[in-house]
Amino acid sequence: MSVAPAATNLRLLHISSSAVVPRQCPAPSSVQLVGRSSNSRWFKPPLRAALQTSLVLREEGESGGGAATLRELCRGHVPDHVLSRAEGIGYVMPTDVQRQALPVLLSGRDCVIHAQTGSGKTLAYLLLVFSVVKAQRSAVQALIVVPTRELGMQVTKVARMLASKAVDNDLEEKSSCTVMALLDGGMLRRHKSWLKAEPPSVVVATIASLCQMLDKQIFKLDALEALVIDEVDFLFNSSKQVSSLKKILTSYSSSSKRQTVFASASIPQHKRFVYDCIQQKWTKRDVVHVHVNAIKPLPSCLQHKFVVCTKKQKHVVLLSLLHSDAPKSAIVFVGEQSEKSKKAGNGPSTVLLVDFLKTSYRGSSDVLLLEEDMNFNSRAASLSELREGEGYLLVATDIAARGVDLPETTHIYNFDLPRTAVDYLHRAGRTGRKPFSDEKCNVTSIITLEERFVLQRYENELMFNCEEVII
Ligand SMILES: Nc1ncnc2c1ncn2[C@@H]1O[C@H](COP(=O)(O)OP(=O)(O)OP(=O)(O)O)[C@@H](O)[C@H]1O
Repeated sequence: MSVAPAATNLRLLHISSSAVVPRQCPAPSSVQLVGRSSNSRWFKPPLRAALQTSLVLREEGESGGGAATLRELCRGHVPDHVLSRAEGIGYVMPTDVQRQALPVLLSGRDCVIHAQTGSGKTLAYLLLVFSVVKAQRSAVQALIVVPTRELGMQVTKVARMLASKAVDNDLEEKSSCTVMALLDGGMLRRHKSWLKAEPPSVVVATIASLCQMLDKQIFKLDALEALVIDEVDFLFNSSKQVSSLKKILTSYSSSSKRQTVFASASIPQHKRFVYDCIQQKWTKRDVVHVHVNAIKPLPSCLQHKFVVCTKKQKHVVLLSLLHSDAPKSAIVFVGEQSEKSKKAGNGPSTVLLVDFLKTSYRGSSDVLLLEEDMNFNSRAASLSELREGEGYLLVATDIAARGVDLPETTHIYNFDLPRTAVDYLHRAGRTGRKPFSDEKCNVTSIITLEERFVLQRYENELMFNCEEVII
């Protein structure tokens, strides 16, 4: 099957035994069939067989970009009022991942959406969700699973914005989809009565709260049309959540009766992951792995720097960087407090750093804190202050590193180096979140001499270069 020459350098690396590109949807304008993957010989027969039933759509290099608008991509699938709401928010042209993933998603295929941070994966799967749910059906038809309450609140807000209808009569009001946030720390009692009385069309949930409801059969997933697992690698990596996640994928609902979508900016050993999806029946056999910018896991607008100093000098070095950069909005990531420091009776390093900045930092931004140890209301208050305020200086642990969307953030500071390259990718990805902007954004790590080789390892793994800053 040959298709238009690639406007994008998109290469189809594995061909499915059933069809090269989902029949029900026009091939993405830039799909270029290159035949069976040359690297399938790397895999032992069972893995090779499994992979050959899946599709990998991969965009290598800058895309020429099709001219189709989001409305044109979604026509006939997504309700008109949802597309009008999206255009009203400013979502007119699709980002690369939306241009590549939507034809696959809207064809009904299971999909692994693998694309850079800040590239618009959320809108891609929400448009799929609104293409399958029917407001008139009184049942949960779409479930979006997220790792944190903060990300859940953010996804719910966008979903409700897209779902809301311009009400010109009562009938209209009743027919718009309802979206429920079932998140850790929420009032589950209130949710129970809501779920029983009039089940919402869409549920956005964290795993613990969701399983609490499913175990008690407060609601079921029999009518599920779409299951989305956002930040999928994080959830599979979490020892506390992975068994519940697998129950959701295989016992509370079946991949044969629903469309399954996984999304993340990082899917380590993604070929192995797709193989496991098929073998474990988390998805159907013809799952499509949409991998955008496979060669550049980090957004190209990011500029990476580092400063070498001793641990004792870190606070002063950060202050000096803040005064010289004068960031409008910045996030300072701090590592978790060590057990040794806790045993020594020291206060949390986050709180100590906030106190230091409040007394020493001369910038205009408020200094705010976001970390796991805070109660949910304080965490929500911090986030809403961030979104309303002019500029901000947020001190946070890695709870703010996954999915949280603060597009005005221009500077990221690693006060403590992240533990893994994946953590580096997600922390850095809290900036550079304006898909069509060329604005350069900064990621600066404050490291000791002994940590230089660790940062070098991250540079090699994520293919970026870090420039030393001499203070
Ligand atoms: N088509 C679009 N046009 C303009 N802006 C968009 C479009 N799609 C998404 N955005 C904006 O891009 C930003 C990033 O989107 P989103 O949070 O979905 O990224 P993501 O890929 O999920 O990132 P992460 O991997 O960090 O979760 C958001 O501020 C969103 O409003």
